[in-house]
Amino acid sequence: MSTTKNIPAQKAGESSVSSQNLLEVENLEVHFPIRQGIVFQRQVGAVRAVDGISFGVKPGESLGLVGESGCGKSTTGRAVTRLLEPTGGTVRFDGEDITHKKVASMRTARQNLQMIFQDPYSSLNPRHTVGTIIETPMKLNGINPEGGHKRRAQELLEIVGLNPEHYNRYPNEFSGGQRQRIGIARALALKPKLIVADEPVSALDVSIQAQVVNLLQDLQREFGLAFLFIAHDLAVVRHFSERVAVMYLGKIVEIADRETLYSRPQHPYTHALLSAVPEVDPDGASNRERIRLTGDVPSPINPPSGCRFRTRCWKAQDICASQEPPLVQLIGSADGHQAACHFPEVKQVVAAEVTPPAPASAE
Ligand SMILES: Nc1ncnc2c1ncn2[C@@H]1O[C@H](COP(=O)(O)OP(=O)(O)OP(=O)(O)O)[C@@H](O)[C@H]1O
Repeated sequence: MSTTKNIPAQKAGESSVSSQNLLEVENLEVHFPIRQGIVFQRQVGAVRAVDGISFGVKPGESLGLVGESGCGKSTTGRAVTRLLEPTGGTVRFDGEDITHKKVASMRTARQNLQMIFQDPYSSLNPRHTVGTIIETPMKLNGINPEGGHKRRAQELLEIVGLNPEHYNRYPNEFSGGQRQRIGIARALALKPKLIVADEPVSALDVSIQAQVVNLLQDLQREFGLAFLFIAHDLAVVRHFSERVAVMYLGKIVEIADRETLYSRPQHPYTHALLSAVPEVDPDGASNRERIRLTGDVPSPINPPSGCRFRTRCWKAQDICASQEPPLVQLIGSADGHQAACHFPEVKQVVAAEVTPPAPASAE
């Protein structure tokens, strides 16, 4: 029997969306049309990359968005920052509905909502100096800092742990970690309130990842920045984000504060993901049963009926194929802990201790 609380008026993710949020996303959809035909380019289907998700991010908070490759994390990040046009739903930032705003008419939101990209090699223009890269957003947005653009760019280089003397150098003169710092300096140039960080460390060497995560954490504390932190690595998200949302095939299947999610996950998919996180146990013993998911993630063009995870779920029953489980708070669960499952997990798992990355100096 399903243990979901009977909250009829509650929409998916509703309790995560409140008026105190800096970013509010409701029923967001991004469908990429599939066209056929040389002349008429008829639409014959759609990739339902993001298919009705809701969440909120409060000022100064970091919300982690995790899930396997292809589940729609990057598309969510791009739709939120308006690099992509949403197909449905709403995106509100700082009280303003920016869902379908033209870039030119959302200057304030653009300044306050910045993005850091995964690939520090392709996200910086190789023909521009570091100084130009950092100054350009300020100039485009008519920001004239005290002391001039150059001084501010050099200050920003220092803030992200780079040598201000490197102002005239080109991206190819920097390592991956240093380039990611340049991308972070560029994002900070407009003094944003929220940064969407799309896999900001996954392209970096493991030894460098901790340095960049620590830098982002310092910046979050110092400037009160909010983050939507997209990653497939649950250990990194646990270290960085106070709340975590788990995505599967275009849907959020579970959302909770990090302690709850990592110690008492309710969705079988979250369980499976967590079971793959290596434990650091003083005895060297593993308390966690490894769950191996079988089969591939189904196609987002034609997702399974009902619960999308049912084709890989060891608990699936008939109802899972006929009824989509709503994302709701379950009986006895912590406030704000929501899961979309007809047969949620109840047992507590021994949470993996993830050692915080050691403080490290810039490369
Ligand atoms: N422009 C596009 N046109 C068609 N399909 C797309 C487009 N961009 C993304 N997709 C598809 O949408 C789905 C979600 O992709 P997305 O990149 O958001 O996933 P992700 O969770 O960020 O994965 P990854 O970590 O591998 O980047 C995938 O099936 C992807 O192939």
